[in-house]
Amino acid sequence: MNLEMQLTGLTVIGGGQMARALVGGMLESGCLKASELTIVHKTKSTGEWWSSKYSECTTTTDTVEAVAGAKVVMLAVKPHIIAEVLAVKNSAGKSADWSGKLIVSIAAGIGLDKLIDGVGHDRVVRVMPNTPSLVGEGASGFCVSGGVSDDDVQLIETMLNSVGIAAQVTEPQMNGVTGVSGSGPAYVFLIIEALADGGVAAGLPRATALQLATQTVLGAAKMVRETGEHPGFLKDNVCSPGGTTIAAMSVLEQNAVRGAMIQAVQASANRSRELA
Ligand SMILES: NC(=O)C1=CN([C@@H]2O[C@H](COP(=O)(O)OP(=O)(O)OC[C@H]3O[C@@H](n4cnc5c(N)ncnc54)[C@H](OP(=O)(O)O)[C@@H]3O)[C@@H](O)[C@H]2O)C=CC1
Ligand SMILES: O=C(O)[C@@H]1CCC=N1
Repeated sequence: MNLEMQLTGLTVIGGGQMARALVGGMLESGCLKASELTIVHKTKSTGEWWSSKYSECTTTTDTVEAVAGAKVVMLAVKPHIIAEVLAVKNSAGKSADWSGKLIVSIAAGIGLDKLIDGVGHDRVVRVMPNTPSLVGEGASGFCVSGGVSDDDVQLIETMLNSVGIAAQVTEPQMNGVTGVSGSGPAYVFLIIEALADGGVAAGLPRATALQLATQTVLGAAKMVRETGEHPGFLKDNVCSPGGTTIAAMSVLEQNAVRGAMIQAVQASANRSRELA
């Protein structure tokens, strides 16, 4: 990692699951040093989790001060908390000063317009990351508002590429990104769990079934990525005439697994629209 591309002065508001995956992955990749990171938490145990895992990071409950010291502020709270965070005041009644900061929100469904209203400027980016960022295999989409410079876009791409891949999209397309890759890891975890259950039903020990199921999903994904072949073509290669796989495919089609997946992506994208 080129140290010139290192991120300095990052404040993350919200230290939950997604922050742990995304920021944890950035720290692992070397894109961010823990000494450059401030985590704003609400609950004591969350602050303790960060300081015990990354001893050089700063943890605080003072959002106003943490924003003041930042170059980049990431909003990593639940969507319904965003308005409260943007309007935060400290005990002396002072509001957070968001001016001059690059604002990066990972909250599902919260539009650029709401973020711009809240921070009072348009140097604002929306990112939809996913939890495999923690292991360097994230897939993120992002969109930007008018005040975001080319350098800012480069910084965002450096951050996101350090934990996987990133695609710049239009704001309406963020709902589709949420449906496919933001929520997607949950669908795949469900498939791995179900594959393993099937293995147990067929008499395999649980640990063996889970190991085989996990490696099968990983291997199949890698084949699609590395061969560049259409997944339908790769599927056909597994299906021997009159064989075992085509018997299984018939059951999947009878149970409308393909349609269920399409509808699941649409449901997530629709929910993302609703959250706005
Ligand atoms: N989980 C996922 O796979 C993905 C999530 N997202 C988005 O990421 C965001 C966070 O989701 P996720 O990490 O799953 O949720 P979590 O509930 O795990 O984390 C949210 C965190 O927000 C913190 N928080 C709440 N209020 C405040 C406050 N006033 N100041 C500071 N921190 C506060 C909580 O802190 P504390 O623990 O200190 O109480 C909590 O840890 C959401 O907007 C979601 O849409 C996007 C893509 C994928
Ligand atoms: O379920 C959610 O709302 C968040 C956003 C995408 C993944 N998790």
